[in-house]
Amino acid sequence: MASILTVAGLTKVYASGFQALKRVDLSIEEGEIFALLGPNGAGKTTLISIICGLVNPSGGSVTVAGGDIIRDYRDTRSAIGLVPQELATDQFEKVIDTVRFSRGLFGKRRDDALVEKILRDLSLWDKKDNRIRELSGGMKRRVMIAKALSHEPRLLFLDEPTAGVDVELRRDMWKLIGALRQTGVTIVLTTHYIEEAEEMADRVGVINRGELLLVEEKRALMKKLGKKTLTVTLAEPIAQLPAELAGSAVALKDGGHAIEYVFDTHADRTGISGLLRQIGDLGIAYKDLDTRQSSLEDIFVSLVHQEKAA
Ligand SMILES: Nc1ncnc2c1ncn2[C@@H]1O[C@H](COP(=O)(O)OP(=O)(O)OP(=O)(O)O)[C@@H](O)[C@H]1O
Repeated sequence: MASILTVAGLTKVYASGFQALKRVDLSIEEGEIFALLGPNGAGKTTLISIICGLVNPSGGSVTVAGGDIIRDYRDTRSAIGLVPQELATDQFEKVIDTVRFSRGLFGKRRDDALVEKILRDLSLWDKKDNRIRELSGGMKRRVMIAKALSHEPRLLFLDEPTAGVDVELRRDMWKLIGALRQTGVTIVLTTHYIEEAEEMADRVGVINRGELLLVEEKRALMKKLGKKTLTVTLAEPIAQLPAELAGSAVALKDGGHAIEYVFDTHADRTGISGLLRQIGDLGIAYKDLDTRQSSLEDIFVSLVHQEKAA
């Protein structure tokens, strides 16, 4: 497959002296859904903003649909649709007008059939004459997508499409993004949510503190990320972890009040029953058990740790 986006050695140092991107290399294939995962402040918006020509890069290059984003700005920008995090539209405008207007901004001639198709695909057709401010939050987000699609971009950026959205709407949004892909548009979305990447993406990139830590096929990454932590809260604290339990996945926590065990949710045997049996055999009493999914933060910590160790 051909690349629709190539980012090479991209660096950004803001006027404040803060380095938001550190030599980022990334290639996006035409037709894929790529999820960029990262915590707050990782540099996701900065990266998208540079690609869309909203922020100047400090070094490196970006090519979109074969053109350089600085030299061929008009062509590359019109190949891109951007759905920002924030609602950026006139609240008093009618849905259909704001979508037509967005298309006009790219110098494209009016195309009522296309606008109708976009609004129908996004289940907004019956709201076409409503003013934006009369819509629900989920509908407003869909209007932002309609605007971004109005000039027929080949590459669509969705900056945190489901931030602050309830579970049901999130699922609707995932369905919608899946349907958009069927139309042939390449999609890059940023997210804090692992489930979102898991549900949608073909490939996932993890960014932290301006560094792209890895880019991988989703399946391979999910295997790595599919970890849970079991916390065994002890009835009485212990001074140290008995040698019988010592292993990379077991640790004494909370001043000796808890034993933590990290296990692979995809493995046939998690090792939990064996661990609990061992704890029982050692005469250690426990009063509570709790499991939690590894958070994105845990994953970053372990990724950064691996990076440093390598
Ligand atoms: N104009 C600016 N001047 C100085 N620093 C900035 C500017 N814009 C962003 N930053 C800093 O660059 C870093 C990356 O910000 P960015 O918005 O790209 O992160 P993000 O990954 O999109 O985060 P979030 O998930 O919170 O949206 C942050 O530390 C931010 O404070």
